[in-house]
Amino acid sequence: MMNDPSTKYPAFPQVPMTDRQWPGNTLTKPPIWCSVDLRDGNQALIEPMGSERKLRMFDLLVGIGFKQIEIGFPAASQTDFDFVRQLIEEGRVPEDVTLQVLTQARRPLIERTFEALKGAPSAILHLYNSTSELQRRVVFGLDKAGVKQIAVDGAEIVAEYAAKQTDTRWQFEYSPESFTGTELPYAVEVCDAVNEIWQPTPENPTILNVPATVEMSMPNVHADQIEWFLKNIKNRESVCLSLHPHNDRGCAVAATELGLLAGADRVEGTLFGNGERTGNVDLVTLALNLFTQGIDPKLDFSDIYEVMRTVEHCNQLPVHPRHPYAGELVFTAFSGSHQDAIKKGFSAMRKSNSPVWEVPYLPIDPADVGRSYEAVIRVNSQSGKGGVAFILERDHGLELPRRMQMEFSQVVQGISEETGKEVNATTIKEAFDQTFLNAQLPLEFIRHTSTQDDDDDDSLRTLTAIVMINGEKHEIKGQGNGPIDAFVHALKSFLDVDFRVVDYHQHATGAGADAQSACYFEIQAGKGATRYGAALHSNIVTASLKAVCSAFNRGVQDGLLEPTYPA
Ligand SMILES: CC(=O)SCCNC(=O)CCNC(=O)[C@H](O)C(C)(C)COP(=O)(O)OP(=O)(O)OC[C@H]1O[C@@H](n2cnc3c(N)ncnc32)[C@H](O)[C@@H]1OP(=O)(O)O
Ligand SMILES: CC(C)C(=O)C(=O)O
Ligand SMILES: [Mg+2]
Repeated sequence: MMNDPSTKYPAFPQVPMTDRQWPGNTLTKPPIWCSVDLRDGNQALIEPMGSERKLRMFDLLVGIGFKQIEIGFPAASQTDFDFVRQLIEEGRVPEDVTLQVLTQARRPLIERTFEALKGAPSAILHLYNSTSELQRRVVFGLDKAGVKQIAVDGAEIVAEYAAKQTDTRWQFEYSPESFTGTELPYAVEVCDAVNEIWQPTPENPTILNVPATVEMSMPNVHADQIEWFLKNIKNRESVCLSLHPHNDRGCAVAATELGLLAGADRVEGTLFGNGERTGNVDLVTLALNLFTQGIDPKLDFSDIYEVMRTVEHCNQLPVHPRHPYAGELVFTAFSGSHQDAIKKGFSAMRKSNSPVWEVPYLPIDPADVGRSYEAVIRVNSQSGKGGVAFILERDHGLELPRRMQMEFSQVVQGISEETGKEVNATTIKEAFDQTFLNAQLPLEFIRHTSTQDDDDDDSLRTLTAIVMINGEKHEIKGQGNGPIDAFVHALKSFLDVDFRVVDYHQHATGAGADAQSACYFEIQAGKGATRYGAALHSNIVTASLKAVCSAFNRGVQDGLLEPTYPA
């Protein structure tokens, strides 16, 4: 039994607003993206990245299309410092990409940070200090004025060093760290004070980054905080409002989306949400959420596996198999009704001319993220006819009639229950062959020797066929209104057994010299149960007669038909 939380965890207060606009807004364009994988993500790793992994991550981020990349905290360690130098000195930063670095608001650290950036054509200098009531009290032991002074001093030092390093195009960023625990009027006051020093312009705005250093409330409250902040900050037109959500409550993506509705311009986050504790907001999910709402996110995740593999290598952390859009299992349906619906969805998409993606249970076309359809349907004991039929059709071009799908799915279900495992495509085809194509006892079709119009009746034909019955060759003869009907009559009279054909389907498989006819017959024993049979052959009549034999044998094997064999 858990303790009563009501005293220990007071509810987060609402933002006093009555005229909030964000609920009525819509997202129409992507934000400015900034990856902080190499800083916030890196500082949270069990084993932070060395130079090789940092370079791989950097190249990946550039390849995806990030134009702003926070590459480290150069004053914190020689590794971080050297990495900044390496990128600059080796000319590894594309012209349209801006490096961003983080520093505390302390002179020696700021000085070292500027030193690291020497020679960079452009850079974002990111200054932070914590402003929340808790951190003021517990960490800094300072009042509001004291903490604001840290920010102001830091901003002045930054401006001072930037003025000396004029060959770099600077943009400044300030974060009131722990913004979500900061009184909103005070957060605005500190940010205004920083901007008093930096004097931003609409052409070169200050990035005000308001982090959910710890996610403390529901996403709607976060959105209120953003809207309130933007309504009250001075010179809004000279501010680029940036979000930096963490995921402590598991709502970082939602908080970011609502924050964007509330007017934010920019988002800092990481690939797959690596970062302190439960991570930073996941930029992959955010970008692909936009994509699936028809908005080009301007980030390229068309090869999501490659992105995932590289990130797993760099972070030495796995991406969860159910991670949105990317995980190993997200384009896989195990359960029967899902498989059935997906199969029907694909089929409807093929027939339709509409470009609109409409496949049940698949919010994105796997191909858009470089995933194939292969993993879409997998079959286990929870699967139904849809999944089995999908695999037979996709991999072998076999379009089973609906009732036959039901019949055969029982066979596959049996295999799955017996083995307790997933049944793969090869096993499904083997089971199909075993059940239908190889069902050759007691009756095996060899060939039909002749069909001829009956002289007495225009509509009747006579067919002679050679069959093996329990391993012995026999010639049988029958009459009917076509070769199949004649063959059925021949069997019925030769083996003294009662059955009739109740369903018949045929289609072509393969093309050219490999083309075959696939035939499916359902026969009914007397007035009783039915069984399907199937056969493949280059000749459509042969395929049909073999399929009749297949259904007949299954009826005999299951005790539905009791033939009288020739002595
Ligand atoms: C939410 C975030 O992700 S913030 C970024 C966090 N990232 C990191 O910390 C990784 C890199 N940092 C480091 O390696 C170290 O903190 C260093 C090298 C930068 C500095 O190390 P230290 O000098 O030992 O300082 P440390 O970070 O422990 O803080 C010491 C002092 O700085 C103060 N301080 C902390 N943050 C800031 C800040 N942003 N601005 C100004 N002062 C600060 C603290 O209050 C403390 O003051 P005190 O000594 O008077 O009590
Ligand atoms: C340094 C700041 C932006 C940060 O990482 C945070 O508050 O989470
Ligand atoms: Mg952070």
